[in-house]
Amino acid sequence: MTVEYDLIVIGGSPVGAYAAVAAARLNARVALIEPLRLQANSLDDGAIYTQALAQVGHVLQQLRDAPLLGIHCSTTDSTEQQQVPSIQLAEAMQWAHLVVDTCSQQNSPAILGSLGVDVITGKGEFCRRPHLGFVVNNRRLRARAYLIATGSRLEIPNIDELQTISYFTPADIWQEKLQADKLQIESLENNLQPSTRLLQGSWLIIGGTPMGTELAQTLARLNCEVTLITSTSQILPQEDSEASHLVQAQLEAEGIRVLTESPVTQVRRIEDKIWVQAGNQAIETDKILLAMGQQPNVEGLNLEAVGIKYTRQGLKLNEKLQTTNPRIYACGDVAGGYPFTHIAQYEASIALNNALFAPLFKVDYGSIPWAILCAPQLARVGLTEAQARRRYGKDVFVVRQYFKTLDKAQILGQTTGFCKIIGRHSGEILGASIVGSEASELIGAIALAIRQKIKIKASPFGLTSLHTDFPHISPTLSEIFHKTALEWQQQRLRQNSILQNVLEGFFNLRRYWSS
Ligand SMILES: Cc1cc2nc3c(=O)[nH]c(=O)nc-3n(C[C@H](O)[C@H](O)[C@H](O)COP(=O)(O)OP(=O)(O)OC[C@H]3O[C@@H](n4cnc5c(N)ncnc54)[C@H](O)[C@@H]3O)c2cc1C
Ligand SMILES: NC(=O)c1ccc[n+]([C@@H]2O[C@H](COP(=O)([O-])OP(=O)(O)OC[C@H]3O[C@@H](n4cnc5c(N)ncnc54)[C@H](O)[C@@H]3O)[C@@H](O)[C@H]2O)c1
Repeated sequence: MTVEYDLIVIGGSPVGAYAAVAAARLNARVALIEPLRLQANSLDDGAIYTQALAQVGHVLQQLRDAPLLGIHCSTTDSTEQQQVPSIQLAEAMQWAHLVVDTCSQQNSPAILGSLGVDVITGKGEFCRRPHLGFVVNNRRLRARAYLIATGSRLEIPNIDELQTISYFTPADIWQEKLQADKLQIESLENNLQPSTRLLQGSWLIIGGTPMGTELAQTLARLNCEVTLITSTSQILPQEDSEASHLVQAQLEAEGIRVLTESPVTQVRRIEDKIWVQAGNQAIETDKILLAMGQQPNVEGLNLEAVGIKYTRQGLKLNEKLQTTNPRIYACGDVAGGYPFTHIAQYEASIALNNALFAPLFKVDYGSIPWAILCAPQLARVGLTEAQARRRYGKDVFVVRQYFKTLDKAQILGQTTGFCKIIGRHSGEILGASIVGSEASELIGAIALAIRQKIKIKASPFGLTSLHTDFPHISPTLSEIFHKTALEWQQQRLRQNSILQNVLEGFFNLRRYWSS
């Protein structure tokens, strides 16, 4: 019996659209199902909004730092006081809208349709009888394979009286209507724009997640008073502790109060303020942003009927990204893994090839980098030092170099940070953490080295085949690799007394014969 489609993709985010287009380009027949109207300028495109507004904060910070370089804004009055850069959030939002609009054009239904994707707007569910299918808008669609890409949403934590107050989440913080509701702007006599209100008063962010950390810095740079709270002993608990402590120090240097090991157990509205019990401290705030863990969007899909198992963290998948029903695959945040767009896209590619051809391809996260896009950025690939030591014991080396040793970092005035590479004594690279300017761009080089199994290895005279004899343009930030490899070479030499003696003897001899 024939089926209409080779693949049905459920969920029309940029990742779902990416999978659908990739399938259509291979001449597969593909449908993309999304409950919301796929449109340009969707505020749901949280990632681009958040980064666009982070860029506004970044430029504002550069303006504040400009006098260090001898750049001063001209003053308009005779008092010659230094002008403080200000922010018009409504205008900044307009600019962010424009960015999102342009970025999301490529996923418009018209473009997807022209590429051969059947875009279906509606919310549907799986059916088992008489055959496996997906019912949407009273139509029963059938495909050889299905890809679930329905994403995740914030898991509302169990905090006493949380439901009695209004709070923000990373996905809705910039939505103006919601802001107006949440800030209780009900009277017309209140002539402040919601956007302006958003930047007034204090913010308390619960959750040291990548999103919580990035938004803490953006809000602080947009002149808000910010407290970031986490129940763990460090923010970004999955990251190398040295790296996340450096990020924390930077946030604190910018005026953000960071409270670790302070689980929030209770919130309460008292008059126009919110009181929060965090650990043994009571804190007063105007607004709360919840930035904790996510839960998968699985409701209403009738997954149980088609044998798909899931937990509160996500769908149960094998390495080929098959759910417990082998014809149904999944990718992205619904799987509960690392919540990043490029990882979702990587998973979409693997799932797609398995679904369209044969289930042969497996995911390998060992060489996939990711980054927390605060300033300085924190980027990682592979294992942290702690993970490597747990797995390989003493067969682990660690080398690091600091951004302050780079001419380029000095020129940019961005000297905070380091590059830390973790490997085995055989020279195999296990992972790296980079904190610093453009870390998200730099990490790609190490990810490629891990993917291509390129080792940091030494010749008998201590010359590393990777990086020390591979010149980088100067001055650039990528010189950090050259310097880290030199550090590794030095470390090896210091540990090898035989080689040190041989070298000393060699040079003694050469000096003797030269005289
Ligand atoms: C505010 C914010 C900022 C972020 N910033 C970054 C960043 O800078 N870099 C980065 O890499 N990642 C970032 N992320 C994470 C990134 O957005 C996600 O990892 C990525 O979007 C995952 O894609 P997805 O398709 O799995 O899920 P989503 O993007 O959540 O998309 C799921 C889609 O499925 C649809 N859907 C839901 N239920 C159903 C259903 N029953 N049937 C059909 N369709 C359904 C939804 O409408 C949506 O279109 C950010 C996330 C947020 C919220
Ligand atoms: N760098 C990262 O954080 C990172 C990187 C890659 C993947 N992930 C993935 O992201 C997902 C989410 O993981 P997570 O650890 O960020 O989510 P989580 O819910 O476990 O924790 C989120 C943060 O919120 C804090 N928190 C939770 N409840 C709190 C409370 N009541 N009071 C104060 N703080 C509270 C935690 O201490 C933590 O800092 C996981 O699947 C994880 O594998 C995270």
